[in-house]
Amino acid sequence: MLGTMFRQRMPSIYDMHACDHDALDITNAEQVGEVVLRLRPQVIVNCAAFARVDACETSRDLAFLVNGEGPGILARAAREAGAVLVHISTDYVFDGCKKQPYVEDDDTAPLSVYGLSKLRGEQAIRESGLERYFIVRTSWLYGPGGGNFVETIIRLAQEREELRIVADQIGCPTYTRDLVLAIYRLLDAPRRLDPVPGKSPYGTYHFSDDGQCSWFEFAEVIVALLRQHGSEPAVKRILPIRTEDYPLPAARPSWSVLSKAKYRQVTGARVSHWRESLKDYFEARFT
Ligand SMILES: NC(=O)C1=CN([C@@H]2O[C@H](COP(=O)(O)OP(=O)(O)OC[C@H]3O[C@@H](n4cnc5c(N)ncnc54)[C@H](OP(=O)(O)O)[C@@H]3O)[C@@H](O)[C@H]2O)C=CC1
Ligand SMILES: Cc1cn([C@H]2C[C@H](O)[C@@H](COP(=O)(O)OP(=O)(O)O[C@H]3O[C@@H](C)C(=O)[C@@H](O)[C@H]3O)O2)c(=O)[nH]c1=O
Repeated sequence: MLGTMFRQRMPSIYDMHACDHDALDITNAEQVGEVVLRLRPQVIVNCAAFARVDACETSRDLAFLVNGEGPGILARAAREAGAVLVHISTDYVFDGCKKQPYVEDDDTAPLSVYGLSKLRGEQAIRESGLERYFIVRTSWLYGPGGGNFVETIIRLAQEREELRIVADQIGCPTYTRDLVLAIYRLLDAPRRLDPVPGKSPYGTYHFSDDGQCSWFEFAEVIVALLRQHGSEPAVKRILPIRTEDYPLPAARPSWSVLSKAKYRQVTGARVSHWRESLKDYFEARFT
């Protein structure tokens, strides 16, 4: 999903080479070395992951290989090539107990194999000896080109009269368009900040859209927008439920809003509210 948006939105000042899974397996060090040698990139953006949260519980080894080891392989290749690495991580590295926006230095405590494997990936990058990296933790992504909660709700609203959605998990949705733009702004930051002693812009950042909501509120707004765009979905009721009433293999944090203070400070950029961005997504999707 995120890779699709990079193809669509990365500014044309970048001469971009997109590699899909067939062209580049991030767990294959030899292949990664060959591709990096051939393309000689200045920046490597890793959108690859095993991101099916529940499937990670049963395919643990694959999760740790792709999400845990792959980023380390890319980081070592980036170090050898003198490239910057951008890596995407997740709010699911937190346990959700804080109930205040999480900052980059907060203690991590993943509740799921997915969250733990993504944390291992972050650690592999930090331990690789690569200095110029951005690890960008984000949350609740949606956009074109892949499965996500917005598309699931659009489908279910057309199939069912009643939706039951958890109302006790709070986070923040993020349109992939906004994340791509945020990454572009972070990549631009070194040009402005590098000469300031002791102010390296590289490191870990949090980025999501602004505001917060539960999955239930998110679903309500999705269905309202669906109606505004002329659809007459089958759904008549959306019921708020508790997490224990919707049992899944992987535990999710009950609170995972990310603080954007560091991102705002370094880039000076405004962050769109999730409601605004969701409207933009519907405009783009239905027109
Ligand atoms: N989706 C979300 O809500 C969130 C996602 N993230 C992170 O954002 C990033 C992008 O997520 P998203 O776009 O949703 O993920 P998707 O699942 O949509 O895409 C992941 C891509 O990675 C590919 N892939 C899997 N294994 C490998 C491998 N070994 N080598 C190369 N490619 C591989 C997949 O290919 P194939 O299908 O062929 O296996 C797929 O194309 C991930 O790092 C994810 O952890 C963070 C927060 C929220
Ligand atoms: C479809 C559906 C989901 N839910 C709940 C289940 C879950 O608690 C919550 C979210 O559902 P999903 O399983 O679609 O979302 P999930 O896969 O947990 O989404 C996560 O993906 C990974 C990749 C991330 O990194 C996270 O930031 C986050 O976006 O909504 C309902 O309550 N009712 C429903 O009908």
